[in-house]
Amino acid sequence: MTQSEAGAAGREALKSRVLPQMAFNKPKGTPKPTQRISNSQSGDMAKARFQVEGNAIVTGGAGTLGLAAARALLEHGLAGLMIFDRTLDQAEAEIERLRVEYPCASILSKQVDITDEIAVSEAVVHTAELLGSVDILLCFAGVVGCVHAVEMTATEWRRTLDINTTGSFLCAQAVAKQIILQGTGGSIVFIASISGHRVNFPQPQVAYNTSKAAVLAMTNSLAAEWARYGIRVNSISPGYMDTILNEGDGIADARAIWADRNPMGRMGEPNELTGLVVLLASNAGSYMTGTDIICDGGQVLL
Ligand SMILES: NC(=O)c1ccc[n+]([C@@H]2O[C@H](COP(=O)([O-])OP(=O)(O)OC[C@H]3O[C@@H](n4cnc5c(N)ncnc54)[C@H](O)[C@@H]3O)[C@@H](O)[C@H]2O)c1
Ligand SMILES: OC[C@@H](O)C(O)[C@H](O)CO
Repeated sequence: MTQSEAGAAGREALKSRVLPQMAFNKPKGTPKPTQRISNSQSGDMAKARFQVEGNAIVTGGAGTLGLAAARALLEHGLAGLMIFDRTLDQAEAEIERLRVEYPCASILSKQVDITDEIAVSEAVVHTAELLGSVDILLCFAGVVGCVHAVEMTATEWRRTLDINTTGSFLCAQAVAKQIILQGTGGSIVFIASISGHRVNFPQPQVAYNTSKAAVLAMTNSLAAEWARYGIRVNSISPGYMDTILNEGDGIADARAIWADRNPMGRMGEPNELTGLVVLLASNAGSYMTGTDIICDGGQVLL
């Protein structure tokens, strides 16, 4: 079969995946979590609340924050992991290390550009076939660019919104379709930013800030639309984290300014987001949807 025939066959298969009738009346109520915890019960029950069940897709999983989050899900019991990233090369060694550390989990990776609607759709279906289900989506894939607004080209503007906002939407849409077909419910976590809440200083990045503010609005909208399917949709807004994203041209001076304007006096470490990821992906977050959690050492305060 040629590549284009395979693509056409894939598209036909996707079309035949008929979703249940979409009804826009008020839902009757989503299922409550199966277990309740009383104070008298042991710590094991509390631990069980933070157990991560099922399989997850992590976009941008070859990047610093995505990889740290993927590892945290595995630490908390994730059965299957699929990493989507447009470039996997630099992360191959880390992904192999995860396979050694978590031999009971299925750990897969796939080169996917999240702005490609068909590729995303097919990759999600393929992941469900390989792992048995898709239950969790973490949308870490993203880009940042520091460009003065008056110098911004339409191409640069569109690229940032295309990846950070539209790409995140396409992944969420494809995963939601899969979860609705499964009838299992699930959890979607977007990565917004403090840049979606306030203007950054000193770097000019209007496209990035706009793309992340849109992610916050998307979180609310999808949470309201998909609660009836048991799909929770939340976001995390990191402040300045010490990753390669913040090592681009002209950023060195900015890093010192960010730390100086931070009440805790420093940037965040990648692992300092992972507790939130586990909270939102596990049953511990079972009554949380449409929420954004800021994790920034108090940056937004100053
Ligand atoms: N680092 C920070 O300070 C910070 C703060 C707030 C929000 N965030 C957000 O967190 C996320 C992860 O950031 P990071 O610091 O780990 O950066 P990173 O550059 O290490 O990771 C981003 C990953 O996204 C991937 N990616 C980019 N475009 C893609 C596309 N079209 N398709 C598939 N994959 C694509 C990259 O290849 C990379 O692996 C981003 O969305 C970023 O905006 C980061
Ligand atoms: O606001 C913090 C981040 O979104 C991001 O790392 C920064 O704005 C990049 O310049």
